[in-house]
Amino acid sequence: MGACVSTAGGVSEEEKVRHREAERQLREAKAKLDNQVKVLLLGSGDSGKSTVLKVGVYLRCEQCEFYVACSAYWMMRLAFHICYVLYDIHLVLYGSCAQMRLIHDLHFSPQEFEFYRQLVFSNITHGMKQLLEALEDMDLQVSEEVKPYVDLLEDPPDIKDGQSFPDNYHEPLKLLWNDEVVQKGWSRGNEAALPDNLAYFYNDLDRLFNNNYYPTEQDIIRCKARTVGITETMFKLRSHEMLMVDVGGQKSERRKWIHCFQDVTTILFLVSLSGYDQCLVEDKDANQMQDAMAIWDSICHSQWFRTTSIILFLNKDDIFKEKIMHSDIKNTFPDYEGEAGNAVQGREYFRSRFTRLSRKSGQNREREIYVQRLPMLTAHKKFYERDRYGTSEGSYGRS
Ligand SMILES: Nc1nc2c(ncn2[C@@H]2O[C@H](COP(=O)(O)OP(=O)(O)OP(=O)(O)O)[C@@H](O)[C@H]2O)c(=O)[nH]1
Ligand SMILES: [Mg+2]
Repeated sequence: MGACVSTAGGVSEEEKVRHREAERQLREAKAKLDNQVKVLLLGSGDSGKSTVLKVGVYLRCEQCEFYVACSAYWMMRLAFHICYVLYDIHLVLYGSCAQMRLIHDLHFSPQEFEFYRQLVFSNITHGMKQLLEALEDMDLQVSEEVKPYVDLLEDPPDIKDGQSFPDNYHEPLKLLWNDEVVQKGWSRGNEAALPDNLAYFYNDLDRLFNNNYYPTEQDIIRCKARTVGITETMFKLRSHEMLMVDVGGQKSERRKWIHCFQDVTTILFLVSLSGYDQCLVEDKDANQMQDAMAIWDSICHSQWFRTTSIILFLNKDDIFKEKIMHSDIKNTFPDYEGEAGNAVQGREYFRSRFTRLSRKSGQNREREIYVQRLPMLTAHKKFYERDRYGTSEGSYGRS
């Protein structure tokens, strides 16, 4: 049993595997000694990874509906504690990036504000273009009165530094948005993965077209720029360095992920709760939630992350709560047995689907599942304290 068969040329496969494992353990031990922390943000496209990095998250306690805002820096510290104090634990967090009430100033530079101002214009014009294209797939046609404006969106201009939004776009965009057929298409946005931020920006179009428009922090949070490649952000915690790594989540980006799998302390895995009835931007035939589950499954059981702690963050809770009032989870997840329109039962259903995947049978070791008592985050002392989470199927335990 377990005899190593050396090949004529030297080292056997089994020895190589053992050697790689020993190397990995050494690396991990070294990283722990050095107190280096590397947090990797993973998840499907549009799940909110870059938004976490930009502003942090707004977390909700399941028990008391208490909300707490948590900056990216605090997410990082939380990840740090989970790795070193609660090593190897999955933690499920609920909340929203966009609901984040900013308790701290975000400290964006004037250049960053200018960058986001230009991005807002790009988001509203390209978002409308996407919406109009989606109408064609839905066999809908814009009303005759607004048809002449459609061409404006063929090739919308980029805004230059200091330049106001072009006036000739203001009324046409407003009329297009308010068009009955466009609104009908928007209400079926889940079929085309339309950007979540469109209603937010279009409901406030006059403010954006004001010549003195300066993006608010909420505008910045709502902006969308798809991540291409890998971005690294370094935080300093006293003398320690903490690295947060953000990747692009769309399918074409995923082959790059492996380049940042080494020496990961904690994975922060983002799932868009509102994606349960939505397709992917890059694949109209795929369901966002199913896609997230498939990635989650492979990450949880990947050899790279056998000893990595993982936080599951069920994001976009604000959109989820609104959406389930008119879109039953059962339509896309037929085994859902909760009430239609019940957000607590809906969240619990998805939480249990993800936790079940993470402890698939046949694994050497099961991971424990905990739900964070969020108010402890604010109470600083022992903020890593946690609840043992039990379900009707029984509690999870280490094996
Ligand atoms: N309403 C709402 N919008 C959110 C929330 N989190 C993120 N968003 C929005 O969702 C959009 C996508 O967010 P990103 O952070 O760019 O998503 P991502 O996961 O980085 O996407 P990729 O870079 O393509 O992988 C942005 O417009 C965000 O403002 C949330 O909790 N609620
Ligand atoms: Mg991103």
